[in-house]
Amino acid sequence: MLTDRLRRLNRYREIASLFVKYGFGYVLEEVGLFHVLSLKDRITADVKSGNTKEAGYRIRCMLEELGPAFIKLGQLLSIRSDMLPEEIVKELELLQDQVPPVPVNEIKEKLHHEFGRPVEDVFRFFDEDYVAAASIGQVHEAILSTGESVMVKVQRPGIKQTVHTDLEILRDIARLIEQRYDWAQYYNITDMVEELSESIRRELDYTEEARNTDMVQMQFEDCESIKVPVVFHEYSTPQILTMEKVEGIKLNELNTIVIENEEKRRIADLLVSAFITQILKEGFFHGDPHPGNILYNPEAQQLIFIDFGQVGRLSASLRYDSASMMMGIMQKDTQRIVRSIFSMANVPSDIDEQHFYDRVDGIRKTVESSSKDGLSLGLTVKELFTAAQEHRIILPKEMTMMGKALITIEGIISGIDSSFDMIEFAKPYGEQVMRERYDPIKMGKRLWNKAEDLSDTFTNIPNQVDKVLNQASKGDLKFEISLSEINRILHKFDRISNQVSFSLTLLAFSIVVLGLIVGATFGNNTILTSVPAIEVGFIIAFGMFLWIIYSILKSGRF
Ligand SMILES: Nc1ncnc2c1ncn2[C@@H]1O[C@H](COP(=O)(O)OP(=O)(O)OP(=O)(O)O)[C@@H](O)[C@H]1O
Repeated sequence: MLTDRLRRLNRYREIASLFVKYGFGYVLEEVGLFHVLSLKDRITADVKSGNTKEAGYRIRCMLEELGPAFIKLGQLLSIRSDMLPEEIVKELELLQDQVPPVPVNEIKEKLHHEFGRPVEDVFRFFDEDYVAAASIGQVHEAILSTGESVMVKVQRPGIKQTVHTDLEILRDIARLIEQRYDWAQYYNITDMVEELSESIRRELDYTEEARNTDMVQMQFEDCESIKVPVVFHEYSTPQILTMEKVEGIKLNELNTIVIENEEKRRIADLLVSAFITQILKEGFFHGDPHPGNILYNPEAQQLIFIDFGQVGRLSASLRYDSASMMMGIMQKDTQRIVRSIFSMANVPSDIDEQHFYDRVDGIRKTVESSSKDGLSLGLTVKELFTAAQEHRIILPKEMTMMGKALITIEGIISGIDSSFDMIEFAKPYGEQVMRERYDPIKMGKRLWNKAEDLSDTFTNIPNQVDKVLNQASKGDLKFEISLSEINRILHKFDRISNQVSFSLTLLAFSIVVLGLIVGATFGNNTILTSVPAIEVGFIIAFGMFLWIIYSILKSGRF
């Protein structure tokens, strides 16, 4: 316990001094963490810099030096171009996770510990030279006793503990920042850190990566042109991942060999169809499709995907919304694009819908007129998500991951075959998802599920109302509404009173009151059993009626 606290305190100091070293000392000062610094660090503490490019560079250096948890955090944040300035995103994309290798004897010890027997007993051959040394794992080549060539990814010793401690500290810092800054509260950065921590924790569990690899393998089991390495589960643990060794040239090294144009087109074709299938058909896609994670085997004419540490999952409705948004872009239908964004995201109640529509329309037209060699789907999606962010629309992280994956794939394609038209290629897939949505059997299923949800909600209403009234009768009823929430509610009322007539508002209130009465009657409520329910309801409704009249007169809107 004590060692845990000390470890945390030390790590706090290290993190604080790196904040200062890279010019972010003022953040520590503002959140009240300045006291953990030494006097020297305090004096060297920098002031705010208005230069985002330079700040981006400093952030990158700082994250690299802070270690794996922070590097992963930066890499995950690099897909949030909807939230962060472009210059900072560009720097985060450059984050290197090439760290010094772990000595082979430590790797062997780890394998011994995980398998419960020496490496020599597990593998016929284990190459002491590493293939890759990344922030979380180190990859070595090996041969199984059964003769298969494999790649063994071994987690760095102690990495789990380090990342765990760092994530705890990150959570504390996020909480402090949220207490201090309104914007941080608004964007709910503690939740954001929580979400990112969850992704990092998942990457630390190789069982999850093994499962993801299996899933994608199943997606393409009938497709000979696409390959995903087989996982050897009996040689894998949560910290060791043993996979079939695949042979091929990484797509970022494709220019080192001579290939015909026809073959290039085939690669582009395969890559786009694999991705569009994953996103729109399966709703399960490679979350980090950079060209180092995709290989091409010219002999087998196969495209190979590796590294499924990060994957994106789209629910059926998100798949539909994505397809609808893409179709909106392709068919120049602004209304459709706006509708699909509203459907997939969390939209603030006080949004200026017309302003957002105009912004989307502007993006659509600008992208269209500037793209002589064909529209860029990924860039348009990115611009749209940035506009959404400007309007405080919160998108699910899967959507931003999808946007980033599209841009990466388009980037790779333009390097292989610049004449390839991704939009034309994607169209039939989008149309298919849209058609499926209106398939009578699927619609019936969705309606049935909705009806089940509704019936649950209705049967729960009397109990819930009973509970609330019981609490009210005991004086235990508490309302917790934050200031920003009150503002939002007031905005919403404002919008409603602008849009619907006074009588409709009154009707809405009456329905609520009626709901209370019905709930109280069904639930044998303790307060209302002694008083005729209808009379209580009437008194409440009359009180509300007077209040509404008073408010409207006061606002001068009559
Ligand atoms: N199945 C495989 N066959 C051939 N080479 C592989 C295979 N798996 C990994 N490699 C090699 O190892 C490198 C690193 O593997 P991978 O991308 O899975 O690790 P990483 O995700 O970068 O590590 P970390 O999880 O620490 O970020 C790859 O770029 C590739 O060169």
